[in-house]
Amino acid sequence: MDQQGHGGYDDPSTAQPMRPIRQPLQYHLSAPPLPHTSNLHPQHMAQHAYFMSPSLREDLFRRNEAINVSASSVTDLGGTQTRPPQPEEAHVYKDLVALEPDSSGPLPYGSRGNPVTIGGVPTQLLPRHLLPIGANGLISSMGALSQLPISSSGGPLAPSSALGGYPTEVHRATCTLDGKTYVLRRIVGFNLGREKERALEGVERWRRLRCPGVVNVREAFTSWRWGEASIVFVYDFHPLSTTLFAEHLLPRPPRVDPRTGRMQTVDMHVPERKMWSYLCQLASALRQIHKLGLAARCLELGKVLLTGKNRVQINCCSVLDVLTYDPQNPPSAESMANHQAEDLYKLGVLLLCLSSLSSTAGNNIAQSLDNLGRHYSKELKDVVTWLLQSAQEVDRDYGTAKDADELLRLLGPHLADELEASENYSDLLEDSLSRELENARLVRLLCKMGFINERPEYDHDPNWSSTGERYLISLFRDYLFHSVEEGGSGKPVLDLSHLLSNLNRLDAGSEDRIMLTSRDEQSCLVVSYKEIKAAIDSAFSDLSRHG
Ligand SMILES: Nc1ncnc2c1ncn2[C@@H]1O[C@H](COP(=O)(O)OP(=O)(O)OP(=O)(O)O)[C@@H](O)[C@H]1O
Repeated sequence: MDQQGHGGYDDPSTAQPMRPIRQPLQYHLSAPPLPHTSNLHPQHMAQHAYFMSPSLREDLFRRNEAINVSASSVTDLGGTQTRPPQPEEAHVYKDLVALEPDSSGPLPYGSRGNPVTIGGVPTQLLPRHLLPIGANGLISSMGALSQLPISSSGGPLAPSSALGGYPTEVHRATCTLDGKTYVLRRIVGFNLGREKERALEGVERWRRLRCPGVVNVREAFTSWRWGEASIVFVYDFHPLSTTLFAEHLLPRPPRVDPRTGRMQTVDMHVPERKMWSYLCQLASALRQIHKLGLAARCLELGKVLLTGKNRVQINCCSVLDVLTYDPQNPPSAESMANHQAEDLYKLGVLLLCLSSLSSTAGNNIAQSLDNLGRHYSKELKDVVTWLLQSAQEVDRDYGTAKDADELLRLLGPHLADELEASENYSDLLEDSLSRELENARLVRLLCKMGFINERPEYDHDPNWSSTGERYLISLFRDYLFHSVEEGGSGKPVLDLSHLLSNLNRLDAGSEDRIMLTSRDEQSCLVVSYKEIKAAIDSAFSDLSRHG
């Protein structure tokens, strides 16, 4: 089997060819972790300077893998296939893969496309009562699970409170028009009807919103592909994302303390810095949404996605606008203002839920605020109180309006912290990107040399004979790849930094000179990188002319 696990085998009991079993990438092989920077051997130093950090590499690999993982791999990993067949395509989308857990089989995959993990433990290894089926809470027993209606993807249909109580299904799918991966959110059994078709115009307005704090809405369409009336909303797919609910409210199994070797419960407390960061990001997103005359309407822990390191985005925008559309009473400026005020209130409740690690914290505001005051600063408590107050109370207490602009003014210094953190992170990413940029250049150079060297048609070309002008290219190739240790041991030199620094000097056409020795050690040439570069360029352009 190859490294990516694309190999397959036959089951001896049935002699039936089995589907290839997909193995996770062996990240440690593709990106060996380097020693700590301060201990780096000079040879590793060059390596370190040319490649992005192993953790970032692994993160990006995993995300790509989550995009590419196929429906068959999902069932393979779970063991028995329990999901009823999905429609193969819907509208212009194909290869549908359910992103929600299956009620009866092992819970295979989350949106991450990898086995769902809670606190790093694959959900297959956790008791079922600890598994999420929705943002509203945990279903605590198999009995409760079996009472829920079953979706076409085989999972229980938990009505989503954030989406007006309508049951929804979430699928990952590939668009046949642009080949990109999207998320299809199907509102099960919802018949929009002809008289409400204008509701879909609202989705067009969301399409125009480009905001880093909102999961992009692509389109919405009605469909009978699932054998019943449905409406499907299409969003950008964020591989490896999870919801704030899953991240902070799902209990995590105890972990082994590496120092004592004892099992320890995991501290779920959300640090204050993180609370401010979420608050700043969501407040800026609301400001953008409200500026466009829209309202998020679904701001709950289960509908805020954590899409990257500390990066939050509001999910499921536009759904409620369509589902609650009333042709007799179309949305007005007044109804929108109410929804916008509600967004701010819901943001306050969301913070209360995070602070008390309970999805029902909004049921007893006074007690939850009290609790928040005990664990967080007065400043944070004041902002949350502001969010939970009515517009009249804010006017009375602060003499200001209660809207998203005013909220951003309140957040002032914390927005600056957020900006700083985001700039630091973007510097870090840019640095990693520039390292890999160098590598692309070196790969091109290696490809060029690969095209030139050892071509059979050059076998009798006098230019490549030991007296010819291109002979130095093959000597240089030997110098790069086939050097052996001095002293007659014959041990091959596998020094990546030797290769990288020589290729760089070659690419730059440096005047530095090196000595190239023939394999029989009977002749040697002292040449500059500039001369070798010129020889390679000329050989390559000769080759291109004949190509
Ligand atoms: N745009 C997206 N990109 C990637 N994953 C997504 C996206 N939208 C949803 N998901 C994932 O799909 C899964 C189900 O999403 P959903 O919004 O239904 O959450 P939920 O926890 O089931 O909430 P609820 O009970 O309110 O329906 C979650 O794991 C979520 O991370």
